[in-house]
Amino acid sequence: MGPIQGRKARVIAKIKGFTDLKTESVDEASGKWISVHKPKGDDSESVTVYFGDQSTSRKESYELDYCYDRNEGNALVFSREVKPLIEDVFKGHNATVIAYGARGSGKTYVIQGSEEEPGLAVLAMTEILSMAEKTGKLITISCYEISKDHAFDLLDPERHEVLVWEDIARGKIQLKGLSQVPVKSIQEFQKLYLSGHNSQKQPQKILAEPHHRSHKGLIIHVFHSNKSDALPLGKMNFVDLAGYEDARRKSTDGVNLLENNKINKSIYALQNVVYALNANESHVPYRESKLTRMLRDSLGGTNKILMVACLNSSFCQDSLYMASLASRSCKGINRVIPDSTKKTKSMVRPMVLSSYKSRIPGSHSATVTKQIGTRVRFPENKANVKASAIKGRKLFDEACHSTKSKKASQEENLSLDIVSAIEHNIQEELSFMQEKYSSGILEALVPPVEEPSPLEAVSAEETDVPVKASNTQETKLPDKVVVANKHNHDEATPNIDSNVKALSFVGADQAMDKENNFLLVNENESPPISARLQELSNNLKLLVSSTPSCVEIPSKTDVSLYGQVSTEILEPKTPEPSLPVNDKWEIANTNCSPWKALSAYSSRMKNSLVDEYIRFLNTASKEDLKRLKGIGEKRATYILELRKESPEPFKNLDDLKEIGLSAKQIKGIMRKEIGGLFN
Ligand SMILES: Nc1ncnc2c1ncn2[C@@H]1O[C@H](COP(=O)(O)OP(=O)(O)OP(=O)(O)O)[C@@H](O)[C@H]1O
Repeated sequence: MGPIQGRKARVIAKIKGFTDLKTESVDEASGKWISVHKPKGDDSESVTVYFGDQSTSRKESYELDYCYDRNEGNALVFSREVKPLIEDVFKGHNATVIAYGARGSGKTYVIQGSEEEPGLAVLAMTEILSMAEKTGKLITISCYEISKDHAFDLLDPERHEVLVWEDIARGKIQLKGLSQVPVKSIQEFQKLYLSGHNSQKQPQKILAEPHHRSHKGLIIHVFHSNKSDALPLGKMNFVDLAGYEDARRKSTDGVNLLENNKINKSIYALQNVVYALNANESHVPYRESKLTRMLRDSLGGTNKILMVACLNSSFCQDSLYMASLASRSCKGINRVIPDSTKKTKSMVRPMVLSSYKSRIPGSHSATVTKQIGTRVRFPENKANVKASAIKGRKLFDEACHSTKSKKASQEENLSLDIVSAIEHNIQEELSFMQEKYSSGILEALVPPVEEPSPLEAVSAEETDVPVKASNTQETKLPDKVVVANKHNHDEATPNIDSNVKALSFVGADQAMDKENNFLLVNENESPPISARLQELSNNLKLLVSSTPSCVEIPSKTDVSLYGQVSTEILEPKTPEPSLPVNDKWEIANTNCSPWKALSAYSSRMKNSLVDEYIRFLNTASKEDLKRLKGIGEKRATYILELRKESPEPFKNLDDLKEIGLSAKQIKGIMRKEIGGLFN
C-alpha cells in the first residue's frame, strides 16, 4: 500500500488496542465512541473515522487513507504498510515512519512494541537485517531524542547535542555529533534501541525519565557494503513523537507548559510539512522545527513517508484533534472532494501561521482545521477571542491570497468556519500567554519592542526555503570507521561506548570544528558595517549631487548603453542587476544617458549594500546585530544559533524570512537602513 498517486505521504491511523477493559466499557456505556467506516473493506482507498459523544451530541468524522482497528496488530500494519517501504530503501530511497497522537495513545507500542508484540521498528529491523545478510549490506543505527527543540544523541552515554547542518544547495543534511553504530543481529539492535526490557514485559522507553517528554527517533542506515568508505544506499527513519496534549488543560508549571508547547508546535510543524508535500506546494516549511530539519532529506522527492496517527480507543478530545490534523495532511491533489455538504475534515483548509510565530516560545505555528458547521466554543475571554478571531480572519485572508487560484473559490465559502477553527488555536495561545503572564515568565517570552509581535509577523508572503527534493544521504561512513566485529565486540552485550567511539567521525568532525571556530563570534572584530554603509552613503550622495536634476530622455534612435539601437522610449525602471558596469568611473566614461548611468549606479549601490548587510548577518557579534533595525535580542540570538548550524545561513535578503521577517518587513528594514544614512 502506498500513498495516493501524486502524494508523498500516506496517512493512516491506528486505534489503540483495548488495554483496560473496565475503562473502555465505561466509556462505551457513557456514550463515547470511535468507529471506522471502510467502504471497500481492506481495499478501501480511504476510510472515515467517526468520533461520537452522546452526552454532548457531538459527532465528528475524518477521512484518512486507512485506519487499523483495535484488534489489528503491529504485524498486520507492518506487512501492509512498512514492508514495501523497506524494499524502496534497498533501492536507494529513504523512508520515514512517524507515530503521533495524544498522550498514551499507543505511539511507543506501535513503534517499539512489547516483547509479545514487536513494534514496527523492530519488525522492520528484522527484515532489514535479513535482506542485508542476503545482499551483503552493512547496517548501522543512530538514535536521538528531541527535547525542547534540541536534539541529543541517545547512543552517546553523555547525550551530546546533535546539530543539524544544512547544505541546501546540495540537498544534504549532516547530523553533526550523531553516532552510528553497526548492528548485525536483532538482539544487538534491541539492546541498543530498547535499552532492555522491564519485568512487566513492557518496552522500556529510551531515556525513560519521569516527567520528561520528547520525540524519539531511530535512523537505520543501509550501506552498500562493509567497506568503510561506502556511500549509504538508503535510510529508514522511525519517529515516536511525544504525545499531544491541549495546552489549556494541563499546565501546572512554566517548565511543563513550555515543554508541552514546544511539543505541540513541532507536531504542527511536521503536519505542515506533510501537508505541503502532499499538496505539492512549492514551499515546504522544513525549518519550523528541529525534527523537520533533521528529517529534511528523507522527506520529499521520491522518498516515502508513512504517518501513523495513534488514536485512543474511545472518544478523547486530543485524539480527535490529532485525527483532524491527520485528515488535513492526508488531503492531496488527487483526493476528490465529492460533496460540499458532506461533513468531513478533508474538506477544510488549513491555516498556517508564520515560521517566526512558531519560534516564539508559547506560540503555535498552528495548522488548524475545522469541520463545516461545527463551532468550537471558548467561553472565557470573549473579547480577546473576538479580537483574535478578527486577526485570525485577517491572517486567513492574507494566507488565502498566497494560495493557488484553483483553491480560492472553494475556500471562500469556508471562511466563517475557519474563524472558529482559528479561535481554537488563538485561544490556546491566549491561555498559554495568560498562564505565562501570571507565572511571571511572560516577560522573557515577549519579543523586544522593536520587533513586530508574533501575530504581526504573520504574513502570507512568509515562505520557507524552496524544497530541494533529494535522495542524497546525510553523510557517508567515516574514513576511519572501525566496524565492530566478533573479536573485539561482545555481540550479546554491545559496548555502546566503544562502538560509538569507533564510529566517531574523525575527519568530518575536525572539518566541522574548524568551520565552527571560523564562525566563532569575535566581539571585537565584527565587520564595521557602519563605516561601510557610511562610505556607500557618501558615494551615493556624491552621485546624486553630480547628477543633472533634469534627465534628458533620449530619442528613439539613441544608441543605448550596449551600443544597440534603442527602440523604446526610456522609462525610469529598475535596471537589470547584470548590468556590465564595474564602477562609477566606468559609468561616467561610458557613452550613456545620465539616467541610465544613475540607474546603473544605484543598482550597484543597492547590491553592495545588500551584500554588506548579508555579510554582516553572517559574521557580526550579537551586540552588533542588535544595532540593526528590526533585530532585537531574540532575533540576534536566533541568528547566532543558525550560524552554529550552517556556515553561512544568510545568502540573500530572502533568507531573513528564516528569522521571522516577512518580505514586507525586510523591505522596510532596508529602507530604514538607507534612510538612516541620510540623517
Ligand atoms: N495495542 C495495544 N495493546 C495493548 N496495550 C497497548 C496497546 N497500545 C498501547 N498499549 C499500552 O498502553 C500504554 C500506553 O501506550 P504507549 O506508551 O505506547 O503510549 P504513548 O502514546 O507512546 O504514550 P506517551 O504519549 O506517554 O508517549 C502502555 O502501557 C502500552 O503498553
